[in-house]
Amino acid sequence: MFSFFKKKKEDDIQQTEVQEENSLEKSVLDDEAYANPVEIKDKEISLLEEQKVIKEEEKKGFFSRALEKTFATIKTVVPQKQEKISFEDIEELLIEADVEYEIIEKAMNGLPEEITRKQLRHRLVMLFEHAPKVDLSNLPKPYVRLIIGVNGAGKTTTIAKLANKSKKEGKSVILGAGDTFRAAAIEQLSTWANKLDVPIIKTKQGHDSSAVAFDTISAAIARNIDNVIIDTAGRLQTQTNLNNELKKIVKVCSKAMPDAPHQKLMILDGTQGNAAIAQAKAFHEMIGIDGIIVTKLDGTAKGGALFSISNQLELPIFYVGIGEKQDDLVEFSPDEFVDSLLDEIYTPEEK
Ligand SMILES: Nc1nc2c(ncn2[C@@H]2O[C@H](COP(=O)(O)OP(=O)(O)OP(=O)(O)O)[C@@H](O)[C@H]2O)c(=O)[nH]1
Repeated sequence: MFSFFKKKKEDDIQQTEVQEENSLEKSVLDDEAYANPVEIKDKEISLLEEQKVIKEEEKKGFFSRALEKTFATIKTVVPQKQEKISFEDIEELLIEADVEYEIIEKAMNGLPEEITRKQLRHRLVMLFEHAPKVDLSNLPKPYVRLIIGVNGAGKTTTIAKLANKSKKEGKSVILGAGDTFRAAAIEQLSTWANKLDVPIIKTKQGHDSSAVAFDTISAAIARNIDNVIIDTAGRLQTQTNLNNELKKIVKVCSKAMPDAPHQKLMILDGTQGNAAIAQAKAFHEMIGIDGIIVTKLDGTAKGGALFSISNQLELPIFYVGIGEKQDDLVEFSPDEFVDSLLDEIYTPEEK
């Protein structure tokens, strides 16, 4: 008897659930009669996916354009796209692209005589793996970047490109002309600031560069500015002077704002290939670098050096410079970089 009631109650509950489901279905159907939200949602998703694919293709296009010279060199080794490529050919083309031999050995250790795209892709992407991942969400305000590198590496141009990127993302930005060693460096950065219509803090040549850094951060805090980008000297009378100056700037930044500078970015001239690594190591030892931007990738056949740079320094490459204009800065992605390279030598089926 008791179990009968229990059964009846269960049946009732099931019945109610079915009714509720039906009414839910009905209300969805009713809504569809008006606007068909399911279809609209599907359309929105497919549009977003389409935009994502276009963006990825665009980026891949940028890499391909920037790496034209590197690819031309690679193609002298593998002129026809293939499904599998011999060990020797891969080794040779990586040498031609200026990948250091030690890195090539590391990447290719244990690979078979004939290598598929998938096998090589995995190994090449791995070369970037140990660079620490940087979380760019919830950035402090202002977000302070210190730009470091030798003269001529492309520091000033890259600062302008970063400022331009900030503006395009709707973020306010202020520049600090911290390379007070050379009058030309201050002038050049001011010219860019004018062109981009962004504020700049500067002083006279020979004045204290850490004071510029302090004033720039203080101005950003006072004006509620999102991003601070501070230039530094690439060369002083002696290496010791440079070392002391950079250390002082870092210390003074943290006095203006605790935890600043949030990023110490090393600018490396891509046309120098592997030679840039020694330079970066010297700066890394001085103040510790958080990431790298490789410039002038468009003008070099040494694009393969990106593998060695990231792997040897164990640092992430954030961006690459692919030209002299303010928009010629591309966010670096190991996957896209490796895919652009492999697209040149492998037939597409083997992805
Ligand atoms: N092709 C190409 N040229 C670049 C790129 N980045 C910078 N340059 C050029 O490289 C030269 C040096 O760049 P700067 O930005 O002046 O370099 P810097 O490190 O500030 O050097 P100094 O001004 O000497 O301190 C300039 O002629 C730039 O236009 C790039 O990504 N591609």
